[in-house]
Amino acid sequence: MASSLVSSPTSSFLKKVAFHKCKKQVSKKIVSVMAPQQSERKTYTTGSVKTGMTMTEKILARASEKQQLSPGDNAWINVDILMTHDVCGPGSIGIFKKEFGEKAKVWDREKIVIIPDHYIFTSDERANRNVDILRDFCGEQNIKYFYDIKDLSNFKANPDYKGVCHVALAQEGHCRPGEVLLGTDSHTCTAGAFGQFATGIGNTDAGFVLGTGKVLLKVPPTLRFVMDGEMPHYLLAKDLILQIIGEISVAGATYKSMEFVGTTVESLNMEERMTLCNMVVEAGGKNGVVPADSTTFKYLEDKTSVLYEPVYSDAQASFLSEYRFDISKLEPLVAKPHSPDNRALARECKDVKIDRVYIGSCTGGKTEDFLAAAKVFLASGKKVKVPTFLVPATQKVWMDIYTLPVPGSGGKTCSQIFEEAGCDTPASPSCGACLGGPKDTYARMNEPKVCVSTTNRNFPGRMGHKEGQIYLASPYTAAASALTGYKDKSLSIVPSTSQLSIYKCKKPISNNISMAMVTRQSERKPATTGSMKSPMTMTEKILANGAEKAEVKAGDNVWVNVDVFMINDISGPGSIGIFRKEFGENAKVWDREKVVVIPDHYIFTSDERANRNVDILREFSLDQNIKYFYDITDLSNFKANPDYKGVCHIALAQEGHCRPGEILLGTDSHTCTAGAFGQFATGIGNTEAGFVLGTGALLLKIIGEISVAGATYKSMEFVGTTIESLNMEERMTLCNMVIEAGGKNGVVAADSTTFKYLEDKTSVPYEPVYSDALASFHSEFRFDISKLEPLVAKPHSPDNRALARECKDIKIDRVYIGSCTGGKTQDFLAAAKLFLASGKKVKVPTFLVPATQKVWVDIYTLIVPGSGGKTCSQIFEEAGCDTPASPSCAACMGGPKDTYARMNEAQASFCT
Ligand SMILES: CC(C)[C@H](C(=O)O)[C@@H](O)C(=O)O
Repeated sequence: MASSLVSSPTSSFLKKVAFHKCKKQVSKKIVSVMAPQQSERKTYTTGSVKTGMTMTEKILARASEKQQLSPGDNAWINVDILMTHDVCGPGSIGIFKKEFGEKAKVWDREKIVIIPDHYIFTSDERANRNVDILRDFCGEQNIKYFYDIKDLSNFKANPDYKGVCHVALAQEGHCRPGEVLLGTDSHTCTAGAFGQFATGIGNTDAGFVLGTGKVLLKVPPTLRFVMDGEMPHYLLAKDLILQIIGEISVAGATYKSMEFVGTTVESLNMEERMTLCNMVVEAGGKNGVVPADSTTFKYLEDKTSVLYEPVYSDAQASFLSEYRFDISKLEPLVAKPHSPDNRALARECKDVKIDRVYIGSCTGGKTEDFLAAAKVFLASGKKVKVPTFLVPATQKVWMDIYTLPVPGSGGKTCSQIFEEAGCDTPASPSCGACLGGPKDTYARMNEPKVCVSTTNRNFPGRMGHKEGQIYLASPYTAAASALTGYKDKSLSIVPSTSQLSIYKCKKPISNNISMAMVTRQSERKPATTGSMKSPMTMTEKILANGAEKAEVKAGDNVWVNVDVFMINDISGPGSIGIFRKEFGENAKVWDREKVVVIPDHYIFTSDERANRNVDILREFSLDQNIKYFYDITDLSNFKANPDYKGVCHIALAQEGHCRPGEILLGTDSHTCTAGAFGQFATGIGNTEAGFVLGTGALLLKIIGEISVAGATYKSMEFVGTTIESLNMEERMTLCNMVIEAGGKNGVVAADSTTFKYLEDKTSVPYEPVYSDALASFHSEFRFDISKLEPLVAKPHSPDNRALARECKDIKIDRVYIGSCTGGKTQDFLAAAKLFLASGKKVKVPTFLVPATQKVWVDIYTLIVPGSGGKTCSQIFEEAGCDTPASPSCAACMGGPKDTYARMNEAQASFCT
């Protein structure tokens, strides 16, 4: 029977069932421009075929003379180009001399590029001295590419001088597809625009590279950003990267490669691709990369005679995550003070009073950036209302500003248009005030001003004054901001959009960047330690207590004492086997009162191996005199088994084994469910389980930043008024699925709801712990739940999120309500309320599998509120659902062939 659950039935289902109706008008999309994140791709199977690799993996494999490299591998990489500048060059040279000797020669004088660019047009003696050190070194080493500056009073008198290193590297042909380019600057990632591996390194590494041409690198996993759709004429690459950073946060890509693909990316010119890659470091990215194509080859034509060989990601390459964007829906963005991920729509900032505009830097001081700004000024015909500083990145950009005619201007150059608009005269090319610089740096923010800037960072003090406020924006937005009319002496960042045709949005656009995700806070800095004990998160505190230590910090490995240890029929026999092998056939478990044995997975089946597993648990529990063994002996009638519970995670809670502040481990990944009680709860493997059975202790790495998928090896702490309003079972649902994001554990602070739930369930004294106010969190995500709509995760991944109503055309064959996630009493009450409100019959087989005996009993006895005394079971019967089954994990994970409600045919099912 194939019917469409969410189609016409469901639209009407949403309309007619008042109970389920969304109160407010909500945005049409989950994320207006972010298409659903694709599921993590599974690693391509190795075998006789070579494993698929991403571009980054391939470039590094080739540079390390290896056939194959995977994320996490460490490899010695042969470097094609090493770049250094006036800020880090002297330090790197110092290390090179110290390690290789005063007279040592660099590994290859033609592969080192030295570019003074940061603190150039200043009378600061130490800054000038740095350039002298570079000069001495280049002379001594006969470095082929040294872009020197001698006469600081007139940059034009220095034919060798270029300006901002990242732009100069490209213009001088040092960026080539497939190569490895390293630089002592975090924005070295810019060169990824050329389809190469480019990243910033520290002075110590650079000193080593100077001597050897090699570096030891860990291969990063790759995040893939697919950007499709025609780019609206008011957008620039800066908006794309601000969107991405806003979405994934400043830590979102830590030690990851960011690969940019899609039709939008293909349509970008080289400078725009450079903008995209330039800011990957602002998301923590190791490198950014755009596949080389005809645009790349054309750009390179007159720039290099070095042969290069582009590489591309294999079709079977494994990406950590894939993000898809429909760029046609994007609006101009800014990053508000004081973090590059503090994303907002430009027009949301219309009441921000600004004092100045800055167009420059490796991010926004390229020829295309000035052309973009000039187009806005030209279209407006007006004058800027605030000082507008223009700092070309390089001499070439400066020259372009003075010579290239701006399209549609009747032959005017940028410089003419800027003059007519009342901007400051373009300054000498350098990094300028992007990073503050010495006091006399042109356009440095020496007072606390508010600046709209095309640069890359907006941390406090970045452009000079620590109270300055920097709004990062595209050259369009920056120029438009400069023109915006004063209103009560205030200046809005974005002009009334009708003012500038270039800036006008063609289509109606959604109001929100993200519907439910209102902001994503920047990574919090670790609180300073001192004589004080370090502030800790809940998880850290629980583990510190468990390890009998005053404090622990992320990354520490500590032995923790386990409070409760749970095994079930799937992994219990394996764990028992290991325990016996390691501790001896006659060994006793460390504490018979702390081990909880719960058969729950494959119970109501005639499968012999499944039944045998339960027998093993029974023999073991008897032999060890395990206090909490929830046995099932009569498989034909679960009610005849008073000890039997059902799904372990729910049983653990119902039987009072979940207690605030404790450490609960289990041989099941959903053991994290118990985090709902404000405890540390996580799943472990059989080997560790065997060890825990024998010792009650486990070596754990304190949750820290270990990269990989969304929350891999991270603790997920849930707080906020919405969470406080949830009952215990709902909190359990929340914690239950942290493992689906790769989380190590989930945790909800214990409160009166927790204590009340526990009242009649345990007499064990427990001591809740809470995160310190100053605890350091890896990231903080904020949600306005009032804006959320019902969601589903479509096949075949729990992160394949969609609005339920977006699936209205999906034909479904069945519905399944059950499991440790959605088979609790509250889950059945919720379903019953819906059936009750509708009064209709189900259109597809609807299977109900209570998690435990207690849930089963609740279904048959608890009165559904507002039903005039009906139980869930009555309502389910009236709605035509299947009779509630025996409690167990059942078909949640398939199970033996005869498992109730197992999907034995290819069907589409909605499951809880
Ligand atoms: C000076 C240099 C080390 C620094 C960097 O690496 O990023 C600078 O270029 C910056 O933009 O902050």
